[in-house]
Amino acid sequence: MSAPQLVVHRDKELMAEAAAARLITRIVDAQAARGSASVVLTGGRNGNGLLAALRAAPARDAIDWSRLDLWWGDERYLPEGDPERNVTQAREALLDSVPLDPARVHAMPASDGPYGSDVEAAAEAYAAELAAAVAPGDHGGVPTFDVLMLGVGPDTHVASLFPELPAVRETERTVVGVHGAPKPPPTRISLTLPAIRAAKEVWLLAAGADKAKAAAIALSGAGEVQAPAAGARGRARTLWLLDAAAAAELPRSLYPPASA
Ligand SMILES: O=C1O[C@H](COP(=O)(O)O)[C@@H](O)[C@H](O)[C@H]1O
Repeated sequence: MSAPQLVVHRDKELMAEAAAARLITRIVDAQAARGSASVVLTGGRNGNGLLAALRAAPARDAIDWSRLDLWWGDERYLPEGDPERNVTQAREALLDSVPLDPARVHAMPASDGPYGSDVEAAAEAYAAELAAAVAPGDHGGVPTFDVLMLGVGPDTHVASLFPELPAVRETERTVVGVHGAPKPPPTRISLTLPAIRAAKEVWLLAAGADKAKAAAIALSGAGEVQAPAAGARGRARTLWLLDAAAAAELPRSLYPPASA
């Protein structure tokens, strides 16, 4: 697993634009090397900000959208089309504006789908969909994700792995149902830390003053059960993309503020 690297941008708009440019490059490079690319999307303000910036970037046309697999790190277990679902927000921010292959858009199940209120069955189904995409050389029961993005919550949660809840302790399964999440809605589906750690690159997005404590805690040696963001690492790269407000409480050894 790779050690975290930090990139701090002036503000959240610039962070979203720079991250979108970085993502375009990663996708184009992967498509040139292997013919396709695989990206895991995150929900939340920073993830959606990145997708909106990608939609506005003229260089988005460098991506062959038909050869891109999209997966999700987590989903709020709500009916299809609910405005709070991560996939609904992603469609609005970007996905409805680009020529994706619908068969390669791997949304997590909805609560009005075939699994009804059985979120465990829904999580198992998503794990099976991931397993079916595994190719020789992939790791841990999931396909090789070129980039897996995670918004960092103010409480250090990533995906729907919240501090101290059972999902963050999972060591075997790649996808789990989450019950009793402290952030609504309480019922969710999430990739687990082992699935996250199978990605080549893990990018943690943190912009805004409300993320400053979370970033400082996760980057100061906290344990992953208490601070799930601390456990999110990529095999080749772990990249924290922050704005100055989210970086404001980092230890000076990691990021000395300009005024210090
Ligand atoms: O509920 C969720 O929250 C996190 C963080 O969201 P933010 O708005 O505080 O940036 C997000 O990463 C996750 O995907 C989502 O389901």
